[in-house]
Amino acid sequence: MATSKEEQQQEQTRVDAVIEQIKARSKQTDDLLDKAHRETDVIQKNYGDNNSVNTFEVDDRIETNAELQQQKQMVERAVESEAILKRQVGVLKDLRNSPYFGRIDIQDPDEPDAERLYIGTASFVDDEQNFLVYDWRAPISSVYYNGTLGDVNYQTPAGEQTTELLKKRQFQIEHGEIKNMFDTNETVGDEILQSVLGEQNDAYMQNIVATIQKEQNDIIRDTYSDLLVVQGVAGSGKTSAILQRIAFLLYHSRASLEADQMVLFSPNRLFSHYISEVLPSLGERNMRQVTLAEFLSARFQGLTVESLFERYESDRHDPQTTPAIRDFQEGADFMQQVDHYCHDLPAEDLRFTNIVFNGETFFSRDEITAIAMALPAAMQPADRFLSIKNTLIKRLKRRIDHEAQADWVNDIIDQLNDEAYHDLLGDKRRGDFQSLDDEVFYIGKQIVTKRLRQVYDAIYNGYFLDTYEQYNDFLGQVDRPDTIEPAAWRGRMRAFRTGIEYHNVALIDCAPLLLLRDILTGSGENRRMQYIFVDEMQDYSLAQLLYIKHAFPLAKFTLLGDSEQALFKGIELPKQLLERLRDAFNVRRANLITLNKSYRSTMQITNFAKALLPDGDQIQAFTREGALPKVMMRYDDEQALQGLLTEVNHQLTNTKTVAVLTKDLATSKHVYQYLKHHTVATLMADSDRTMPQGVIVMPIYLAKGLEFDAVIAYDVSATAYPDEQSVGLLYTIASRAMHHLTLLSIGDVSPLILKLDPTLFSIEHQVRV
Ligand SMILES: Nc1ncnc2c1ncn2[C@@H]1O[C@H](COP(=O)(O)OP(=O)(O)OP(=O)(O)O)[C@@H](O)[C@H]1O
Repeated sequence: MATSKEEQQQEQTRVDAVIEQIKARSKQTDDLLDKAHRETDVIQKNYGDNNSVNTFEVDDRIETNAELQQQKQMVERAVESEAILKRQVGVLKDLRNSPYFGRIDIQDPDEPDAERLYIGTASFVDDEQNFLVYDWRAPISSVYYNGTLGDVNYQTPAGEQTTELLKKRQFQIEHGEIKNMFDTNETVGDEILQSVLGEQNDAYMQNIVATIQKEQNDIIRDTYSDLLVVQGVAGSGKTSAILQRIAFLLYHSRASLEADQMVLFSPNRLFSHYISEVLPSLGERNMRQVTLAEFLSARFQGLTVESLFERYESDRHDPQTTPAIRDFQEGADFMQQVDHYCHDLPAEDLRFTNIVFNGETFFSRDEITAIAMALPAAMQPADRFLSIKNTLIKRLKRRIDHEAQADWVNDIIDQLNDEAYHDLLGDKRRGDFQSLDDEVFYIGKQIVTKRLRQVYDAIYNGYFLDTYEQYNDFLGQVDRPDTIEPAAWRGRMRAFRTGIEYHNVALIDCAPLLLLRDILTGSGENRRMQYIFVDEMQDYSLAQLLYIKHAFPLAKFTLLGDSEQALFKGIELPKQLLERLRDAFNVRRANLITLNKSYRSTMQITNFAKALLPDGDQIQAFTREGALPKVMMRYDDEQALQGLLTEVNHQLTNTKTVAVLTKDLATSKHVYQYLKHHTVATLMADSDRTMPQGVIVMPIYLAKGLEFDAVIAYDVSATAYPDEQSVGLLYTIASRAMHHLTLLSIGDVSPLILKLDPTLFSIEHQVRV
């Protein structure tokens, strides 16, 4: 509902007054920051000077160490306080531009007067401790997002509260001026949302704090569930909601939660960059981000891990596994079998390997097996492994003691100069020893220990267990479903072994192999992480999700995805998925939230995209008008490329970025080869972290989670998208477009488009001569 001029004037007067106070606070904070910066400089300089003191004299060195530790902590504290002030300066700068976006008038049951509260990206309290602006994450602010006028409830740390919501007002304030202002009964009225969405562009994702919708708010403020699953259609704000959720959780658990105790699994590196500004714009630090490929590679040092994209590309020409094998190996049962195998494995079946030093066996496999077999059979695998390690380290120490008196060691000691001798003494002083013999023995041990470091590391890192051999043994005895032919399984096992010989591991083996290694060696768990978020979860196998759960045993999980955008496998209903996950994750508090409204694209684009889906009816388009998607028909490759260039140039007159999306890398390369001779274009690669403006070409899997002003789908012919199998691909491409969508077909258009209601798109035919 529009508001009167007079009301607008009154609100503007308040905006001006608040901004004045913010400006005064900004000035004070700037001064504090300057001061803090000077202090950090001094401390850092001091630290630098001390750090380079001559540490030759042993006694000096010990003292210097303690002093340096203290100074290092001082530097860290100074840097941290400066960082906090810097963040405050940033927050105040944003508030100066737009101090708030909402107002609620509430009447508490036991208060005589109604209260008027303003809500913004951060709190602002005046010198008399009056809240001029409430943080959007404060308990009372949830009324703004959730409630319609009348009695409303909201959660506080002290329990549920009730109040009466009398008025809800939205503002769009820019550069201190109220641009728009509405009273509304809805969550956030369409007027403001339309204006925000119409202006969006694709360089960086924006925060949505001013226009969060009710269902999105449920995701953001859920502090109850151990497993929160969000099934949301393309463009429904899943990613936006996770980022807001992270900001909310950081606020909610400020005392016990740090940004680096949350990990977001993102679909690709471009995406990581694209969303990198959202949390800083809310005054928060970014969480950790990792792609699945990065996560797995870090755990398989020395092996090349197949990426999802590589598998997708190779599957198109030469599938490495049958669907039955894939279903089996990627499921929960397979992971459970790994678990049982590890827990039931008798010591004599552990696949140990010799620890070799200088080409000779230092500890033999038989010796290690004998150690394992002497342990109680009922021991947990991780305890058993630790015991073996400890025994080996004890034996290593004994050998060091023995070796310390060998002639070769004495020869080295005789030739040591003073400096080297002092270095070997380390923290000890000469007077610490009872006799010179003791001192020489000590030095000898130091020399041998250094020499045998490799052996120690091998024991410490558990290299004496050949986990690949062990996994191969597991594969050999696993209980397989009848759908898998014995010959196919033998082929699979052979492929695993050959891969390892060449230092490669297939994606399908990663999760079970890591689980096996972790259980048998008691490693791999990170108990510090409190929250894990997985975006585009439809691209993860259940086995992978279970491994992630195993790796972060104390974390709460938020999994977000869209089963319709499954590029790499079939579609599954959200309810079924939740049940499967709940069982597999073994959690009590699981929650499913479904988002059906799509905000990214114009109504015309969303209507086109949803019609591609067999069950797209549930998707609601947001009413933002634009042109109909255009299908361009061309009849040979050359004409198609020329048509593409014309369209690219046409789109560039409207927008800054045009994305040419293809189904695979080969087509992207082909298109790029042509375009680069006629315009400035960039071919995006898996390793890219940033995206230039202009024309960008990429296969759809690299565009996951991203959005573009204009999208041109290159070659939507019947050859490229022949049947229902390709629906996910085509839908994902179409739903990347915010404002303009063009689909170019070489020859007959895909039956998936042909069957659509012709009013959903326009058609441009090539004139045939
Ligand atoms: N409440 C909102 N207010 C303003 N903009 C919104 C809102 N919700 C979503 N959007 C916008 O809609 C677009 C799509 O959001 P987002 O990328 O979070 O969706 P998604 O569900 O993760 O999409 P996909 O699955 O297709 O990758 C973004 O531009 C986002 O800023």
